[in-house]
Amino acid sequence: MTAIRVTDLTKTVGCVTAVDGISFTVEDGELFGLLGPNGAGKSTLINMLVTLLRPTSGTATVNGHDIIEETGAVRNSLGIVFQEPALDEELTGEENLAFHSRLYGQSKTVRQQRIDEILDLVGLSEQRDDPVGTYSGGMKRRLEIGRGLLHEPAVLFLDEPTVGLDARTRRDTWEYIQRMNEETDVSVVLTTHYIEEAEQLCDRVAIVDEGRIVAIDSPTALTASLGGDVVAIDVEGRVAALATRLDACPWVSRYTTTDTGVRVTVERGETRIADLVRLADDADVAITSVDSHTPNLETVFLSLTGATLTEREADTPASDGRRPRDVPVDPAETPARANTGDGE
Ligand SMILES: Nc1ncnc2c1ncn2[C@@H]1O[C@H](COP(=O)(O)OP(=O)(O)OP(=O)(O)O)[C@@H](O)[C@H]1O
Repeated sequence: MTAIRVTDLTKTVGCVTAVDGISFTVEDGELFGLLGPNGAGKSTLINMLVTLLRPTSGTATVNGHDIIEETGAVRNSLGIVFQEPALDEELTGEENLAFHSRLYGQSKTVRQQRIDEILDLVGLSEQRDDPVGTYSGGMKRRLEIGRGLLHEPAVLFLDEPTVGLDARTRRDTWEYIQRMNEETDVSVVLTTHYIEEAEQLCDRVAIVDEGRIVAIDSPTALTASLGGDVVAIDVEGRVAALATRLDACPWVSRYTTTDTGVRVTVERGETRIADLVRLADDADVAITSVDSHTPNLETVFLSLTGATLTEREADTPASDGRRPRDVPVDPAETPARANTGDGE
């Protein structure tokens, strides 16, 4: 079954089109990623899917329920972990979960059983009686992810699940997310601006830029679509002379010129370096450096948008100049958060 179906969803805020006619589906049990720079529209999209924001136009269903007509059923079908932590630091891990369980009206027996299962799943059984204030950043994130699963939702939304965590804790958290996805069959939709997170975790990735999906596929298929490795060659002037030679090469998938040289896409780049050096020699062009690398999702993003994720983040302030996270959402459009899994 299809866990999420999004059709032409659009959200305009003032004169900014934060989400611009987005369509995609997420299948049951899939780990689906929305990858894009800050300000791409990922949070706005998720906020519409969890019924916190009303779309300007378009439709979507979560677990078969319409996000506009059946908000209650949608909220009961999902769990959500927001970017900003929302745990009570004075309560213990178990008490935080128990509080959330009561919000969902779970019976005492179910509550105890689910809390035990969840603490085991996120590796916090031994720390269940410790105040959350004593937990590390990674433990808090895991507890939040567990809390989002407490009521056994069909879909779990994770908005930038590892932002603010150090590299090692980030990797640990990926393992827990993967394990949780495998062991519970829950469909997961996560937003991220970390390339490696999308590559390591997601079955499929939608690359989002300026409110639109520019590509959608498995990480492997997305990188394969570029047609091979990228060999970057810097030269002393005469870039055009080298480009002329590349034009005549049947084994070059494509190339682009830069101020200092060329970026050549070829299959199995390492094996073609000698050929490329020979080509430059023949054209009497002096090489200053050669670098071959296998493309990743950053390369895909670059080839689709003409900028890296980091460059995009540097030039996407809010309409009034503030970063997206600082922009308050109109409270009139923000219904109560009960039953969305954000708990307290
Ligand atoms: N309430 C609002 N008022 C004005 N502009 C908004 C509002 N909400 C979102 N935007 C704009 O819509 C665009 C998308 O923002 P959004 O927060 O969805 O991006 P994002 O990809 O989730 O980034 P982040 O991870 O930083 O939240 C941004 O350019 C932002 O300026």
